[in-house]
Amino acid sequence: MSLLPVEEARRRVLEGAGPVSRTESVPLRASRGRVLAVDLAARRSQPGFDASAMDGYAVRAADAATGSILAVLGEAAAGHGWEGSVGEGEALRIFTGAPLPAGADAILIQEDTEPAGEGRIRVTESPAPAAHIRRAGIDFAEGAILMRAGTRLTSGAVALAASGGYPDLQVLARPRIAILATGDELVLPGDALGPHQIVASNTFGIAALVEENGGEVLDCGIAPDDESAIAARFDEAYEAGADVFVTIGGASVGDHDLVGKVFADRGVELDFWKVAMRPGKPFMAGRKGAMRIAGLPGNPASSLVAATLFLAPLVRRLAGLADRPFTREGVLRADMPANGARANFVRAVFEGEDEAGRPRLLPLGKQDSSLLSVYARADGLLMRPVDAPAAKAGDPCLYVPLGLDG
Ligand SMILES: Nc1nc2c(c(=O)[nH]1)N[C@H]1C(S)=C(S)[C@@H](COP(=O)(O)OP(=O)(O)OC[C@H]3O[C@@H](n4cnc5c(N)ncnc54)[C@H](O)[C@@H]3O)O[C@H]1N2
Ligand code: MOO
Repeated sequence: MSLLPVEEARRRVLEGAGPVSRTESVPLRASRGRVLAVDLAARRSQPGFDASAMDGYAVRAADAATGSILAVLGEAAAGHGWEGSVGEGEALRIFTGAPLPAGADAILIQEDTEPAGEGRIRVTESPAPAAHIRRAGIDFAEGAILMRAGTRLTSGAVALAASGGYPDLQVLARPRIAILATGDELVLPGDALGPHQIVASNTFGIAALVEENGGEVLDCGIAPDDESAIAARFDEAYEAGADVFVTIGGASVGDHDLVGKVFADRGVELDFWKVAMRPGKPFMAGRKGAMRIAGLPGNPASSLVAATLFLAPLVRRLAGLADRPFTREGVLRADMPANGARANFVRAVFEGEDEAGRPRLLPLGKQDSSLLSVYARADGLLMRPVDAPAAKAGDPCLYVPLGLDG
């Protein structure tokens, strides 16, 4: 089977992938970063009454010419209105957020007054008509659509929902991503290692990536290199309604690489296997019914690179999150040799920026796909396209960010 170009593989993985149809209610405090499932109509108006925007006096503007003397009737503070009415030559002491009393039509700020004795004030600067009044509903009126379905809940959006009177919000459910590690050699971190065993580290990196991109992990654990064991976990994930079934390892051509065989046996429609990239070549994608399949290679860097390029954007789509640009612009910090027939995703660190603010990418020394110590240090994957000619330090390049806020 020929190797699929990376861009084509991404396009095919994302084809037809949209937000999951399940929704759930979450308390407002747990809603940050979630995606609204419904249009949100305000349950109240904000403010619910005409209010003062400043500390000062509620007055009738017509009576408050510079030099006028006004009799102060009483006081209104936020949360404590004043029931009477402001008449000719009268003022009410008022504080920011208090309701405007009847009769008054402007706020005279206290800086524009001076005491005139016996509970009276003198106006030193007359207020403009309707000065410093926040009208009822100026932020939003009851019934107004505050946010549309599909809005990602930022801190501002959470505050707006609170102000609109919502203690809970209906949001899209997180897509369920089942993750199965395969291999006789694998044990969980902290467990006793037999001879020739290693830790199943990939599961944890892939799970973190899934969660970073809005997914929920169904941990299917570790299956030995045994077709029926892998098939049993596949069936469990399918029956549990996983949106994506992710396998780690067993994706290559060895006698013990059984994932492809299990998929075929289980009626998975394989879309493609093997991408023209390094690391991560033996990535496979397909689907069975509504469940998508992502078969990641076992080598740690291969697994994480393939998941970053294909699984993360798929999870974002299913979660209703906006696509991220695949690559960003940087500049080379070192000369690079010509590249061959597979796009090369070189683990690199940032070393300063050029005048345009683009990061300078310095390739890390060792690029073997088993090296997590190198992968974890990398700020980005410097992309060397198929058949790219040699390049010089200072030349522009493209990279895939690896940081948490990338
Ligand atoms: N004759 C060929 N051999 C290989 C080819 C090839 O084209 N022809 N491709 C190589 C490439 S490229 C990769 S990448 C690997 C991928 O192989 P698999 O996906 O089958 O992975 P495994 O063989 O199961 O494991 C490879 C390596 O990774 C370790 N591993 C597996 N799972 C985990 C895990 N969950 N956490 C940490 N490490 C894991 C495993 O122990 C192996 O060392 O195939 C090449 N071979
Ligand atoms: O493509 Mo493999 O993923 O080079 O190590």
